[in-house]
Amino acid sequence: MTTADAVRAALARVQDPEIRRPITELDMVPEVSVEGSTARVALRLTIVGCPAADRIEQDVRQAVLGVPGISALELEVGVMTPTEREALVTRLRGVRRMPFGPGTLTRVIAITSGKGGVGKSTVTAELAVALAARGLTVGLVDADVFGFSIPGILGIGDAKPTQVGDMILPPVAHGVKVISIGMFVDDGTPVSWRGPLLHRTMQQFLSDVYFGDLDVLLLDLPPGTGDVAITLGQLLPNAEVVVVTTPQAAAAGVAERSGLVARQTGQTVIGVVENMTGGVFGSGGGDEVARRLDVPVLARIPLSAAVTSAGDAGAPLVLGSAADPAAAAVVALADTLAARGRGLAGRPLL
Ligand SMILES: Nc1ncnc2c1ncn2[C@@H]1O[C@H](COP(=O)(O)OP(=O)(O)OP(=O)(O)O)[C@@H](O)[C@H]1O
Repeated sequence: MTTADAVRAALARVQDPEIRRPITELDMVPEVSVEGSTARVALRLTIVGCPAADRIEQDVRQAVLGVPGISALELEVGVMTPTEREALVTRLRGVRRMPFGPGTLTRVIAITSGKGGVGKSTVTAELAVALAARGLTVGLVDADVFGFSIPGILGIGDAKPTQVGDMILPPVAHGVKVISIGMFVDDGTPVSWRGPLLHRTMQQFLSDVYFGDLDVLLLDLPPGTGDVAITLGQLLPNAEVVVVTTPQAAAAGVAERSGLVARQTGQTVIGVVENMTGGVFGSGGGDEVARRLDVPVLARIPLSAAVTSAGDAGAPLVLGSAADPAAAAVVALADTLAARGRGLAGRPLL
């Protein structure tokens, strides 16, 4: 390693105290050279009158003069051009911390199903409202890009998010902060986006939408094991996953697969919800999926005409008709999930 390399390595240990990243990664050090025992370093501060300037300068001096063979430092301090600053901001935005990724204090629960029409979105929306009614701060991401039905079920079908700068403020329905692709398409037609666009959209939903501090973030995934499930698996390996299925045994195989995909990404499948229990089309589906995934059945939500009318009216059943057996089952599910507490993610369940 040359002495100049050693100086660069020393500078890489100096952090910008505000941005909290090494100054070398922030393009703040455009030039380093060594002549004899004198180091020459150019330092570009992000803004004129940078409040951290003195501190950075001091840290740079200490780091450089600590390099063996260096006894003097010629430091040229300047300020980034607007173009350089813009490039830096863009780059920082790209690496902005995912607030709901590993290490988050928010419980992230993804709701998935093997196939469409099992009532996954309805269960997710009702569950979100039930959790909020318990006093929890709840966010809901409608990631079901092909059938974004959450806004309708929650009665905010026409709501549009407010944009402040590059921050998106989610509409609130019945105490739940909601964001949905449906809020970004005009004609309501199903979205036929492919992988990369979906990936970016999901990333944006999780980083640019300002949810604030949440106790629980629910995600309504599209049915099956497609791009969105895989993307969210990568972005949120810490998520817990609940698989919704109907009582029909025939649905068990596909429901199991969506649970297995989640597990492959490191997510923890915490249980199964059997929806539309008590109908004429069979029984045992929930138990079968739970057995295959080796997780408990967390709830059985009965088939109830009131569920459909509540969804159609945009008025959650758990608020309007709490005595309805389906509403009671959702409230019990909220209790069960809340009682499990945080910190199950990553831990194998017995
Ligand atoms: N427990 C229930 N009893 C009666 N009807 C129900 C029940 N759960 C859901 N439904 C109804 O079933 C239909 C499908 O529900 P929903 O849209 O939630 O399904 P989904 O699994 O999210 O479908 P997709 O993933 O295709 O959007 C809706 O009309 C909904 O009102």
